[in-house]
Amino acid sequence: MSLDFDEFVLAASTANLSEEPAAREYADAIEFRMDLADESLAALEDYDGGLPILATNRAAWEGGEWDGSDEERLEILAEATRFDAVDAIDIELEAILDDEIGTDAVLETARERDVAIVASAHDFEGTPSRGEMVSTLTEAGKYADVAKLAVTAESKADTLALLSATEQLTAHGDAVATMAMGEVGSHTRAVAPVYGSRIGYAPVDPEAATAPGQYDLETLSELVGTLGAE
Ligand SMILES: O=C1C[C@@](O)(C(=O)O)C[C@@H](O)[C@@H]1O
Repeated sequence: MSLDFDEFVLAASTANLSEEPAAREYADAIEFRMDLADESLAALEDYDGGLPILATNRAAWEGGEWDGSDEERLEILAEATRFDAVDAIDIELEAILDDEIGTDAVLETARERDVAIVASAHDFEGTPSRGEMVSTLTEAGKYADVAKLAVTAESKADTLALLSATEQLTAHGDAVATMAMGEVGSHTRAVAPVYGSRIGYAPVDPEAATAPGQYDLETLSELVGTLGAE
């Protein structure tokens, strides 16, 4: 697998894999938002780009646009792992912890195919306490190669709490990816990598942001390049 997340990965988020050439100059990977794409498996079949893919098929209940069953959603994600270009998949921690959803099969398929797993949690309402963020990331890390948490910052104190949790877990040797959504949190996308965050997300097309407060790809690449990543 070429995406092992030992170092910071800048992922260009898109629903359209034909944008890969525009991303290549700045990104390390493509985050393919399958939930936002039409015929996502056919698009993977046709993909001939050079950047490795992190496949995400985000449920509507976690801020995405997949509004069918979780069973089908995870089946499609598992199918995505058979493409050589797919080096990583993103699975919601909440799905992993929900016995009724059942993520064992997709997790096992990914492992068998040497595809990395990102276990993610999102808070679109606010920022949990520092302790809660540390627990969520620690829990996510039990199932995944990278534990990811995106929160919504409403104050500078929220952003500091997120960065502090990031620093603590990184110092402990855990692989985490963190970011604060929203305007107040934007700068964390550039700064969190300094504290160890392993993944940054930015849209190739600034008009097609996949989360509030994202920088465009070129800007985030320059900012992280200037500030440096762990
Ligand atoms: O979960 C994440 C992080 C994200 O929400 C962000 O805030 O950059 C963007 C999403 O595309 C990705 O799946």
